[in-house]
Amino acid sequence: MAHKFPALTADQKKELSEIAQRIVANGKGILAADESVGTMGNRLQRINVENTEENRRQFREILFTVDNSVSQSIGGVILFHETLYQKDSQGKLFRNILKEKGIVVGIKLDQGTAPLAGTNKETTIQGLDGLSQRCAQYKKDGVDFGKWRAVLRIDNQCPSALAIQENANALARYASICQQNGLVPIVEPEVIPDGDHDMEHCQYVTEKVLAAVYKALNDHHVYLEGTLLKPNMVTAGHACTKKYTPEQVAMATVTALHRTVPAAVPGICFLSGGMSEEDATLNLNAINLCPLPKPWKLSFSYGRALQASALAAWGGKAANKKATQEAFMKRAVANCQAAKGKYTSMGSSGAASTQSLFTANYTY
Ligand SMILES: O=P(O)(O)OC[C@@]1(O)O[C@H](CO)[C@@H](O)[C@@H]1O
Repeated sequence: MAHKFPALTADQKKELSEIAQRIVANGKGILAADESVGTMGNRLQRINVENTEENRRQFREILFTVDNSVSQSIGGVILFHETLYQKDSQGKLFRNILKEKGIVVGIKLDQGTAPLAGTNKETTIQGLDGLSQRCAQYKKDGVDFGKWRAVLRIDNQCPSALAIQENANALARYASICQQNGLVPIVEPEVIPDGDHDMEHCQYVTEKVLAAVYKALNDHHVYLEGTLLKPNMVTAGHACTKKYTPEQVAMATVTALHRTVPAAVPGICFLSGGMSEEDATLNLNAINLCPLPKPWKLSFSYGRALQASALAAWGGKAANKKATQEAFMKRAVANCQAAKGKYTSMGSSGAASTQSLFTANYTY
């Protein structure tokens, strides 16, 4: 069939693929600092800090004003709407601080889950209405990529065919709208780790979900070279009694990706999904060492696994700025090494880094 109605011009495609490649160049990954107000509240509660706009701003100021060398490890930062318009204590917009470091600014675009009636507590994601206008405004405000997280659960009759189709279609529609507005879409279909299923079952489900997502992206004429994928790693459910090594996780993960994700996709940036900081780094390292074909950059887009030690070091006190920045930088550098398959565990890297960050039945 002739390609009569191209979705994007050659210039638009060039811009999108350049943005995507910049984010994942040379082992770089993404800091997911896009926690909504509620999710940030959960993070702050763990360190007994009140969830106020000023406390959220202060923590993020500490992260974003870290030494410029962070840009060797972090290619992009995802912000929440509130943070995009916040400033540091000298009155400088966070987004300008990031851009001056050469970091690409992104924004969370989904607006949370809504129930799919008649299913076993499954959900779809809201935020498509008015999305094009929001994207256009964000582009004017210096944003170059977006993020949309869909949630799939493994349980009795889950994920259902309906949940897989509906979320794949919403992700594809979002991706198309982003690209029309010059934003690289990060496509995030997260199979969450709640449950006692084994790793093999997670692999089966992850393959089904990713296959549906790439079919939908193709149906919606999404330009894959101008996208990034943010998937879960293939792991056992959190309550599974069987334990797997990073090499086993890596083999299952790369096998699932190899079967479902086209080579045209420039980068796959994993979410950390409640793994400890150290596990997230060790698994990413093993993934990059996995002896299977890997046509994409395999990197990170971690929220909890980049910020847990930093949050613990901060504890809500400005005086802890240096320790907070050191903790953050340590994880950023470790994950950059892992994205090149060159990480060697630092052993005693602090209690916070080996602590599980999983919360059961967590609503984001
Ligand atoms: O799983 P992680 O690495 O902590 O976070 C992954 C993530 O997609 O989920 C969070 C909740 O939506 C977001 O803040 C973040 O971008």
